Amino acid sequence: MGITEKIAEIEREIARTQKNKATEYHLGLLKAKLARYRVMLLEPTGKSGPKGVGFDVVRSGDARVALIGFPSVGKSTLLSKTTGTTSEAAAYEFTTLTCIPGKINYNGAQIQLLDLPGIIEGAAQGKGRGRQVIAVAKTADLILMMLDATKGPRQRELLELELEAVGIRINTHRPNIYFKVKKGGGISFNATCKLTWLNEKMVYNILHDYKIHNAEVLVREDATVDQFIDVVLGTRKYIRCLYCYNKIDQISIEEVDQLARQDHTVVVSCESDLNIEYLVDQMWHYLDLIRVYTKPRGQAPDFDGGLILKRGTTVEGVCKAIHKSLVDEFSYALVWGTSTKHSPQRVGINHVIENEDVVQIMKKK
Ligand SMILES: Nc1nc2c(ncn2[C@@H]2O[C@H](COP(=O)(O)OP(=O)(O)OP(=O)(O)O)[C@@H](O)[C@H]2O)c(=O)[nH]1
Ligand SMILES: [K+]
Ligand SMILES: [Mg+2]
Repeated sequence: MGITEKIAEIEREIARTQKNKATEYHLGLLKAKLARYRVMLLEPTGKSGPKGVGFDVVRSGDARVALIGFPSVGKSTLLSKTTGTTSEAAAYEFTTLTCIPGKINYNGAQIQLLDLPGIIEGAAQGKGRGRQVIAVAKTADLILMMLDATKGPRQRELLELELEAVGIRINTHRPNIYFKVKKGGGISFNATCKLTWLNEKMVYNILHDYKIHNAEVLVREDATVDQFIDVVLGTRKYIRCLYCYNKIDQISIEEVDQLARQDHTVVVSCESDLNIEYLVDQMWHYLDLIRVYTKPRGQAPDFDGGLILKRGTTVEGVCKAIHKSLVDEFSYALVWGTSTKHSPQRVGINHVIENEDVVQIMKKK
């Protein structure tokens, strides 16, 4: 039996198994097996997997956004509209066959927007160019899921399932579970809160299925079985996702209003040029970037330039953004701005900086 059939079989078994106290451990095991097979499917061990010609686009700019959607929803039309690059758009499906990068300049940042082929149901199993498209999506800082406003909610559900199946977790955080494989000592299981779904036996069963017999597990939130499996696999990608409904020129105002009220959602019409600026603005917000100004010793801060960095970046990240070798030469930094109590404040390399901070790096003598 091939892996795809095994996956299908487990999915069928999960679907027909009633969820109750008596079956919860069995279901937990099935989920662990399913996750394991899916990983095998995505990372073929041989060299026979799809090569992905035209998909290895060099990363450039301050952040990367991947356009994911079914064929002919308007992905290429959006790329041509928002970047200086033209990507062929047409009324037939699969017009785009490779990854086409464009560049958006916004708020002084350069955002790399990637146009991709449309994906179809079963993409995670390798249908169409699904695997290559998904591999690119995993490298993105933000997924822009493009949807056709004239079609129903099913398209969005299907795409979410495809992303889920390949280990992408959208608009959620990494579960707060400490997990470490050990050389000996068996499995130690502890929790800092009341647990609804996990317990020692469940965790032991799942780890056993993964042939892990020595590990430390500390659960710090009321996590589900699926979340625990995510942590054990350790390869999940947590990426933010913005839903973009295109072609609103084709539906009524009432329908537009309803779509626009959904979470993480922007409605646009690429062809009629409706709401495109707002979409770019939302992309910027979802990327969660900050600007930091550097100040050379004895000079004014560089308010015209500055660095674009991810929120949560430390002084170490600032050093790396300036020059690789600066981390080794680092002595301390002076910081002016909202991340410090007084300005300037002397900080170490692990200090987390904030938007609009001014940073002066002092090298070792
Ligand atoms: N009515 C309407 N049509 C649009 C809009 N945006 C794009 N289209 C049309 O939708 C069709 C598909 O557009 P593409 O940009 O090629 O779509 P795609 O998602 O890149 O398609 P593939 O590359 O084949 O996956 C084209 O005929 C576009 O002219 C829009 O806002 N409104
Ligand atoms: K098309
Ligand atoms: Mg296209």
